[in-house]
Amino acid sequence: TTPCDRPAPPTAGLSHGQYDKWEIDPSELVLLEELGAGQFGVVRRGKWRGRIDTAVKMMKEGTMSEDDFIDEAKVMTKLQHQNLVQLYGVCSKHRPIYIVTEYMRHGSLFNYLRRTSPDQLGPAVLLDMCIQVCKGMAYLERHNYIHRDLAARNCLVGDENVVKVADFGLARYVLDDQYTSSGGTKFPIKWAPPEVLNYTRFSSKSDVWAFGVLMWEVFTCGKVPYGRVKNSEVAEMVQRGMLLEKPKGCLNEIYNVMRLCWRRLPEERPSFRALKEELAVIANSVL
Ligand SMILES: CN1CCN(C(=O)c2ccc(Nc3nc(-c4cccc(NC(=O)c5ccc(C(C)(C)C)cc5)c4)cn4ccnc34)cc2)CC1
Repeated sequence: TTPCDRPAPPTAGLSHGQYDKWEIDPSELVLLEELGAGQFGVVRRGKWRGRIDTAVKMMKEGTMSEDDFIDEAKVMTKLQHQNLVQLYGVCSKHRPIYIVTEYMRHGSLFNYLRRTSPDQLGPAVLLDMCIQVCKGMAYLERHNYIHRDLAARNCLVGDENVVKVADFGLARYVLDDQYTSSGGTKFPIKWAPPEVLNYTRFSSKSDVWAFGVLMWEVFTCGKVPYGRVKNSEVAEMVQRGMLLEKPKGCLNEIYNVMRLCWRRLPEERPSFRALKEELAVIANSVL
């Protein structure tokens, strides 16, 4: 039950007996146009209870460990922050299962950066986008929740350049070992620090490394890190201490923050909490 002093989470009121709070009744969901396809299959826009815009991931069979995910969904629905894409719930009484989240109208940050003209994305806007991602990640860090695949492709854009972090923690349930093992073709090598490349040791500090790469993606308006260099070569370069170059037109103060995120030792990287303060100082002073 929801204590009356706390605003009921969007998933509240679902307990009509046959449904748990994080379970969504598919009869209350109308599926609309396709938004794209990802690691798990098709994603469509949906209307929940006639009025709530949602994004519905329809999980292709065999792509994720469903029971483990459904267990975790309870925890994920409790993670609520203005810079996290809210998980409303799951439809798990049928196959494929649906993951239902809030809808973000402008799609992934990666595509938004590449398709929006540079004059609309001045340094102040770009820095604000990084600060929003940092706030969402600082919330996850406070809740000891590791993302494991933070990148511009896994952040989403709403109206007025609102940016939210999506799919936090979902990587743990992917069954495709091309994605899960660091030697696999789909493993996000270009966002991984040395301790993940060598020992797949994920932590909030490995998310911080990925955040540094996300900042580079933002300030290059959606360039691919290390260009067309193959994943195996990037792993080599990162091990040797080679770092991404300063994006054209990027302030030194901002590039220095990226460098802090790419410290070889995880304990030498700042927390998201510290990064949030650092970025706020830059936003207030130089921009
Ligand atoms: C003017 N433009 C026209 C084109 N356009 C769109 O078509 C467009 C508009 C809105 C979109 N919104 C969303 N799109 C998605 C979406 C769409 C396709 C694929 C995916 N992602 C996935 O399927 C996915 C992501 C990550 C992962 C792992 C576990 C590996 C981390 C696995 C699977 C998400 C999720 N959303 C959650 C909230 N809002 C959205 C997506 C696309 C953007 C606007």
